[in-house]
Formats: sequence, C-alpha cells, structure tokens
Amino acid sequence: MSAATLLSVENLTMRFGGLTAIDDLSLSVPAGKITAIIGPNGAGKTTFFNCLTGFYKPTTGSVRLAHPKRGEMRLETMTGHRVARDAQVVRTFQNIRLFPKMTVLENLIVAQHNRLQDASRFSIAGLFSLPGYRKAEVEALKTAVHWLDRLGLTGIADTAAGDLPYGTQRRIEIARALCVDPVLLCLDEPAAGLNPRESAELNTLLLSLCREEGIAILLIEHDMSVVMNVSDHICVLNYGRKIAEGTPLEIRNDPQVIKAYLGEDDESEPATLIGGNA
Ligand SMILES: Nc1ncnc2c1ncn2[C@@H]1O[C@H](COP(=O)(O)OP(=O)(O)OP(=O)(O)O)[C@@H](O)[C@H]1O
Repeated sequence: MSAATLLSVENLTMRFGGLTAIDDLSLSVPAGKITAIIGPNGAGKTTFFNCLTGFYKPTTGSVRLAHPKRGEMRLETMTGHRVARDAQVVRTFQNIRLFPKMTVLENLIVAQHNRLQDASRFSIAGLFSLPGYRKAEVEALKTAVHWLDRLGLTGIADTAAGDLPYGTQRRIEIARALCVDPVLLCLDEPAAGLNPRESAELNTLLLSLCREEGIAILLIEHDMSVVMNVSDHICVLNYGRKIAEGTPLEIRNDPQVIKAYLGEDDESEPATLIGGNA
C-alpha cells in the first residue's frame, strides 16, 4: 500500500446467489482526495459501499484501510458498527435517514452515540451525569455546533429535520456524518433530488471538505455536474466490473464509458451525459 493510499480494495467479489454484483474489483482510494464511483443503474456501486462499510460481508477479496493513527485495518472483517466507530469510515445513504421529528441539532448529537456510550461505560453512570459522561456530552454538543456552523446550518439547529426542504436535509446528513470525525467519508448519491443551485453548493462543500479539512471522500453519484467538477479520480463500474478509471477528462472521453451509459447503437452526443467543466 503506497503512502498516499488510504483505502486499498483487492479482488473484491460480492455474489447474491447466482448474481455477481461486484466482480473482482481492485481499486485504490488516495488520502485527502475525492474519488467518484460511477456507473449505470445496477452496476454495483451501492453494493460496493455496503461491502466496505460492514453492511455486507464480501464473498471474497479484501478492503484495507491505512488508518492515519491506528494503522492498517481490514474493513471486510469488521461489523458496520466497528467500521464507523473504530475505522472512522462513515457513510450516507441514497435515501435520507434523518430522524424527522428530532431537531437538526439532536440529529447531530445522536450521531455521536458511540462516544456517549463509551463515556457511560454502558452503565447507569451515564444516567447520573457523572463527570466523564457530562464531558462527553459537552464535546458532542461542541462538535455538532461546529459542523452546523461550518455547513451554514446554525439558523435551523432547532427545527425538526423532517420539516426542512429536501436539499437541506441532504446537507444535514453530511453534517451528521462529519460529527463522527471521518477518515473516509462515503456519500451515496448526495446530489439526488437537488436542484442545480443546490448541486453547485454541494460541489463547493465537497471541495472545501477535501481541500481545507483534508477529508478523503468516496462519492457515488449520477449527477455528472457534480462528478466531473469535484472528482480527482473516477472509477467506472458496469455489471460489477471496473471498466475504466482516470481523471474526469479521461473518463468523459472514454468510449467504453460512453457505451456503458448510452448503449452500443446510440450515437447521441455524450456531452449531455458527461457534463462539467473539468
Ligand atoms: N441484497 C441483495 N440481494 C440480491 N441482490 C442484490 C442485493 N443488493 C443488490 N443486489 C443486486 O446487485 C446489483 C447491483 O446493485 P446496486 O444497488 O449495488 O447497484 P447500483 O450501481 O448502486 O445501482 P443504482 O445506481 O440504481 O443505485 C443489482 O442487480 C441488484 O439488484
């Protein structure tokens, strides 16, 4: 694993009965960069996320994380809980999974339940607000306030998450993931349902998280205005196999990629599919 590689996926395969959703995938994700995973519907993108975040146990292959403080971790052997808590690989989902009746602030505090549980030592001590637990609560609040401010959400901190517009809820999901101090932030279609202005704001946010906070981002996205404008590197899947990888410019012009998206006989202009200025 080279010094700059954060995640190293080797020969990953995931089968569901007779269906091979991920087929012998090898991929390196560098530290401090944005890597996009793209591909047509059913290509295996979410399955890939599920394999590296402990939701699925891959059929074969390895997923090694070079954790900056804890050394190498084998994610494919870990439960989802440990991937988030110990490896600090944190994800969002295609469908929004906020607690709609809780306020935005409460959603961000609940996300830090691991820290609070650890401080309570899984005992009644936490309920009596013993000092260690109280300190952890204050830290959780500070972290939530920090990310609310950073993502421009402070004004809606006390609003029920479910009452907010869809685009704002997507932003809250990212803020919630950031509260866990991710080493790798995995975003599953963060631009789904966003209007063009919100997509452009998402681009600015992702670039700033990467460039200013040094957070590595793994991004599944269909919106090419996001993919092409923020990605340092793109990996293209089709039927579970990697068919191409490279810079946005390389991917935009790759005949295999255009064919995978548009089909063999389709002669239409690929610019409509692969947008952006990169
Ligand atoms: N739990 C499962 N059981 C059986 N088949 C599954 C399961 N999860 C995914 N699949 C199948 O694996 C293939 C890849 O699905 P996946 O959701 O990973 O694709 P995707 O690239 O994320 O698609 P989309 O862009 O539509 O979200 C599909 O054929 C899907 O039906």
